[in-house]
Amino acid sequence: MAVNSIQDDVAGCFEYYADLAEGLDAKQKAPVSLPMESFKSYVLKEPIGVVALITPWNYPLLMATWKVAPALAAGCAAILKPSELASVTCLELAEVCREVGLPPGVLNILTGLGHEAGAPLASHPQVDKIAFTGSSATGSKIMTAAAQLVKPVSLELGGKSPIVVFEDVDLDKAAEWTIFGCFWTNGQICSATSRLIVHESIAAQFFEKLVQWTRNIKISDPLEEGCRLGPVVSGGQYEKILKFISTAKSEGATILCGGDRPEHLKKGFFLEPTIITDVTTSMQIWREEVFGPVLCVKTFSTEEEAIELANDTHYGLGAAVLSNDLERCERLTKAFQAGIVWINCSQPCFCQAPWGGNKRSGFGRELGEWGLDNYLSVKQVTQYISDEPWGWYKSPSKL
Ligand SMILES: NC(=O)c1ccc[n+]([C@@H]2O[C@H](COP(=O)([O-])OP(=O)(O)OC[C@H]3O[C@@H](n4cnc5c(N)ncnc54)[C@H](O)[C@@H]3O)[C@@H](O)[C@H]2O)c1
Ligand SMILES: NCCCC=O
Repeated sequence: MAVNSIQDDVAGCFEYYADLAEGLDAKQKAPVSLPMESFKSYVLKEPIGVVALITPWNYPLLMATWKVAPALAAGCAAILKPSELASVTCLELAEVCREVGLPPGVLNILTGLGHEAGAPLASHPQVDKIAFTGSSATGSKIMTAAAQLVKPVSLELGGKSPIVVFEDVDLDKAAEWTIFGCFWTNGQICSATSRLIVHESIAAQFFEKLVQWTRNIKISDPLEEGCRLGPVVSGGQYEKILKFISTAKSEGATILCGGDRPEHLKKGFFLEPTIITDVTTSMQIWREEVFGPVLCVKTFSTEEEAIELANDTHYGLGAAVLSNDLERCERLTKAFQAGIVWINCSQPCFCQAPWGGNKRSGFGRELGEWGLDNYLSVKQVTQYISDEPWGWYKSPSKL
């Protein structure tokens, strides 16, 4: 499927950073212009040292690659701590690195539970930097641990991203992007656009389209041809998502479609993609990250109201706007409090473009040149180039 090549391009990401690493030497000694002729100055970018890379269970290989490729390209030694729920692909990655001749000790994989393996790694005095991807709650703990040794951190955390749909869209195209933005890989994406904010004048028709598109999603064993939605990752996650849905119902929301186990799948952690309406901004379903196939919906009447609803979250990872009015899209792009904005789409991402969030979605950027900077420290070098003595202690001083 074409989508895999824009999303899961592990090899492409390694190639991209290998190319950037080649250019790194040329970029060394980047001159700094100074206001005094007797000095010249330049900047050296150097590997930050030993880096701890702590990653989540979703997209386990891709999330590891987003850190391992730039860290190695920058010249760091890395310790990768994958999620205890999804370690095997990362062990395979290490095997591939060994096969292609990476020297022993440059990439190390540390498997184990968060509190047993991740926490000691984060607070280890010989770790010079922590690059973390995971939940905001764990991110906060990592930051606390790093603060004890004044260690730099970059944090890629959760989200509750909005998708704003205006009245001038093609309803089918918009419906497809809306359900893809939330249900793709079961909503187990940090940037899932899981809050739909739709113009009230098209809401009724748009809901019909969404339900039609959603009912056409093939839910099955992922190895089955045509599967577009598989099981969620674990029993714990399955129960957590069902609890979100039941809480939404008890708080007065309406389940427009889904909300349960698909009838044809009696076993496994399968859930119907779910759309929830009659949502208020104080409800849990509006405020908290589900990390499952659950879309919640609100309507708006003015652009200002749409922006206010979009930014009504502690998170700030992604945001999407669907409209044929590109000036309006630009206004929303500027107004969104988010690190990633999609216009007339949701979710595509490329390893050349920066990735990361604001607010409680974290800080720092992965991917692109920004991803390399995560693993480099900047050294200023200033040289005295005049033949004259410095002359500070001579009177009158030249300064
Ligand atoms: N912003 C992004 O790019 C991005 C990408 C993918 C996932 N995520 C987020 O990740 C979350 C889902 O992943 P998860 O459930 O694996 O997250 P999590 O926070 O539970 O775990 C992430 C990693 O941290 C480790 N860990 C747990 N406690 C720790 C501690 N005290 N010290 C050190 N390490 C510890 C875990 O073992 C795991 O390896 C969601 O919130 C999702 O939005 C964000
Ligand atoms: N497209 C990959 C997004 C990873 C976040 O969960």
